[in-house]
Amino acid sequence: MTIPLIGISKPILKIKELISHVANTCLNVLITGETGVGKEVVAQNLYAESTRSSKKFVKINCAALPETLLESELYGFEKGAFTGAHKKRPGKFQTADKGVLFLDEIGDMPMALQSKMLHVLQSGEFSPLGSDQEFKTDVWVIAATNHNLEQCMLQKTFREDLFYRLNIIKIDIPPLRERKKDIPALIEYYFNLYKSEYPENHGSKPDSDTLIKLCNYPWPGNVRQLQNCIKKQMVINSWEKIFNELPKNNHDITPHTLEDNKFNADQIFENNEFVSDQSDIISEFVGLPTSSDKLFEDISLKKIKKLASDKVEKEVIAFVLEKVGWNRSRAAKILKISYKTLLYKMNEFEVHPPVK
Ligand SMILES: Nc1ncnc2c1ncn2[C@@H]1O[C@H](COP(=O)(O)OP(=O)(O)OP(=O)(O)O)[C@@H](O)[C@H]1O
Repeated sequence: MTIPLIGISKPILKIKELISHVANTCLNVLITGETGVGKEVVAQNLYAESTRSSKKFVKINCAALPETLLESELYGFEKGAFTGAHKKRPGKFQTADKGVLFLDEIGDMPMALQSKMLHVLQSGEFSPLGSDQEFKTDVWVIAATNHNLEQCMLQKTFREDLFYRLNIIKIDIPPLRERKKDIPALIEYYFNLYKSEYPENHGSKPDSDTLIKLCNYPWPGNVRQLQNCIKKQMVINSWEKIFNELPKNNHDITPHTLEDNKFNADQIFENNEFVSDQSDIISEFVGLPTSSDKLFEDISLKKIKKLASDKVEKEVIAFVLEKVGWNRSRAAKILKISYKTLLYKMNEFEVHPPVK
């Protein structure tokens, strides 16, 4: 089953659009992004939308196998090609014929295999190990990596010619912390998915405060990490525990990146849909409910007027008091209220002079 590409952030919407344009061209695609961002999901979606979807999607992880094994997996081998080759076996290029070959972790492919790969991509021909025969193959190659291949080329660990062959269409998936808008949608999707898969588990969805916390967490393991948290929540049903157990120090995340993307409760998460562009005022005074029923329960104009005017009063009183060196009589005069009222309000709003 192909997992749909969940998300409503601009980068994900752009990627969805790109998928629909590229799917039937079968131009080589290079998908980049940190681990767990969804590179394989994008590859699967490209395949599912293409005319090749009735053929095979064959995946090979170029980082997981030693060089000789990777070579035999890719191209296959003849009987007796090496010790232990008791009978011939087709390789991934043959199995994926007319379909898709997904080369995961291409940045980890050994140099010696990169030249052979380039030859196959240019000619569409390959020979299994131990064979003189050339086979023709017609595969759509989609490659993925979490390495910076430009950097690898400078360090001479990745061939430039192969890079340009693979990088005809480039899809870069930003880390989850740079597209926080996708987090509530992903939570909703995986929550429903796991609920139908494990009906005996009863974890609850995050409330508004937890949702904001989850949105502001940097997710170094990206969607995979978020997904694991949701699975765990389905079993232990304690967002607090889950949140406390999340690793808090991630050296890759600069304060700058976090600040730029801080989720300030400006989206309402509801049945996998958002009402976005909500102002900070609404977020502050109405809150971030998890369902539309709750939203309407919580709105009382009278209550909101009181909350808003209290907030403004508190700020103005504190500002004036600070300006007059906490001289209450002067502040009361400036604010045109009695001394007694000022004391009452200072007490109510907990406005106190700084402790010396
Ligand atoms: N946009 C998305 N919508 C739905 N599921 C997603 C999305 N992105 C990632 N996932 C899920 O997160 C998990 C990790 O995704 P995937 O394996 O595609 O990441 P990756 O970038 O290929 O990771 P790696 O580099 O470690 O191989 C998968 O279970 C996948 O289903």
